[in-house]
Amino acid sequence: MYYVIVWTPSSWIAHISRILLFVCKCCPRMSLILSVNAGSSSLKISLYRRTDSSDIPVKLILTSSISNISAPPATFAFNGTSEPVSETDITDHASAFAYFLSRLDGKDGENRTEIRHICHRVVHGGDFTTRVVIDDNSYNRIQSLSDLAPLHNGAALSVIKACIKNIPESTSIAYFDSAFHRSIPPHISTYAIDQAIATQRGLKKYGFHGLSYSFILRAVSRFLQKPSSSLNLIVLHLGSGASACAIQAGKSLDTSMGLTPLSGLPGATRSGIVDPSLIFHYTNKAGRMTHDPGMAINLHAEDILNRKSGWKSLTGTTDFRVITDRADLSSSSPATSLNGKPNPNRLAFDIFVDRILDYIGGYHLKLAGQVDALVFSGGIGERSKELRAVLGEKVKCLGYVDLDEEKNNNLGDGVVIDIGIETADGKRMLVCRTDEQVEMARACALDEEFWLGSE
Ligand SMILES: Nc1ncnc2c1ncn2[C@@H]1O[C@H](COP(=O)(O)OP(=O)(O)O)[C@@H](O)[C@H]1O
Ligand SMILES: CC(=O)OP(=O)(O)O
Ligand SMILES: [Mg+2]
Repeated sequence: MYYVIVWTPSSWIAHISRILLFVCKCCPRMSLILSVNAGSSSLKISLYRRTDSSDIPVKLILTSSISNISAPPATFAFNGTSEPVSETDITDHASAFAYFLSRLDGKDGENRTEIRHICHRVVHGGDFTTRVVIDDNSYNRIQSLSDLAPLHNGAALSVIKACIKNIPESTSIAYFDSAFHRSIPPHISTYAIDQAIATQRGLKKYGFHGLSYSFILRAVSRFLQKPSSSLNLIVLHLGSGASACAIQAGKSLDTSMGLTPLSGLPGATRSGIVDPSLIFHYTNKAGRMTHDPGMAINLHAEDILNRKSGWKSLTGTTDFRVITDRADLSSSSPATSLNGKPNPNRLAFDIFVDRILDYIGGYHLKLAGQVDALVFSGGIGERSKELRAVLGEKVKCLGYVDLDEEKNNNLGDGVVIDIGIETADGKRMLVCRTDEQVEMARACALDEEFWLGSE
């Protein structure tokens, strides 16, 4: 019996490229790390080269961000320069990533085959307490958590899928937002419900934005020259999704998001915390599931509170800068009017202030007043001098320093910026330009397991 091996040009090419990829994997030159951050309305991507320094383990090569994915048209930026995109080019996170890849290939010298590891921000990790390499098992576990992070996990998985298909020589690794909060003690993470059901179904507070909090903790520790293990902070991550975190001795003590990223503060399209009974009064079809495309998707409770609420429902825009510009903050009356009608932008702004104060006040007590700094971060926290000014005034009664108007208005460069007027004993007010991508890349670069054989 004879076997005839036919070397068609395409199988030959495939074979050679497989050998090349193997050589690449063992090659020290293949040291690029791609970090992908699938937020609810954005996709932020950064490319790094691993360095030999444990202090600065990665060097940024390029960065890209796609915003307004959930409120088209999206905006695409590559290395800080915005480029117009048509509404049909980017419709979701997968098409946003495809758009990025097409631009990456056009860039001189950097080729996707040099990417060794791809770090993916996955918001809900359930019981995962540390990063995990993507394989069938971990992919399925992340997928099974998608209902608990409806704006996030599915989007992240669509990008993971695209990476496996389009950058097959690299390893995809999931880094979880929820992992930072594993230190939250049971009396804070437990809901007062039947514990048999809670345990069986994993119904507890998980908390999110953990990659951001972890970055901020290290950055503030360096800035204040205090070990992170001795730092107590109240951190506000205010973006499309917004949350607060109480950090005690360098660990998450409490955070405002819960079982899902819906709880806590309102966001671009999210209601934040409401009376749990509200939904049954809002619609009598609250229990309908969305999975069947033929069903009334708009009426599903998750959909109403996650996608049809928040700033969008109150003001018609998800852009907090626009809301601030229209809020008429110079008027002292909260019920200030716009064309004779109550100003919905001012209402949205005041709601945000009110809910944030709930958490600052609560966390101040939980930390027994021992707070090193209040930290603003996220797209809104880093850019809204107006929100910082209002909050700064309100928290003065808790012993925070006065806000320095000039510093607050012009942050200048730097990762951490002190916006308070320094006093001997006042609690500090800081802004931190958070970076979830570098947080993942750094962890990946320092993880020896991922670089065996490359020294
Ligand atoms: N100057 C500004 N003032 C207030 N809000 C701003 C400003 N610039 C950007 N933002 C808001 O930041 C939010 C996006 O934050 P970001 O953290 O980047 O979002 P994501 O959650 O998608 O990662 C948007 O609501 C945007 O309107
Ligand atoms: C957890 C969360 O809400 O993330 P984002 O703000 O990126 O949507
Ligand atoms: Mg974000």
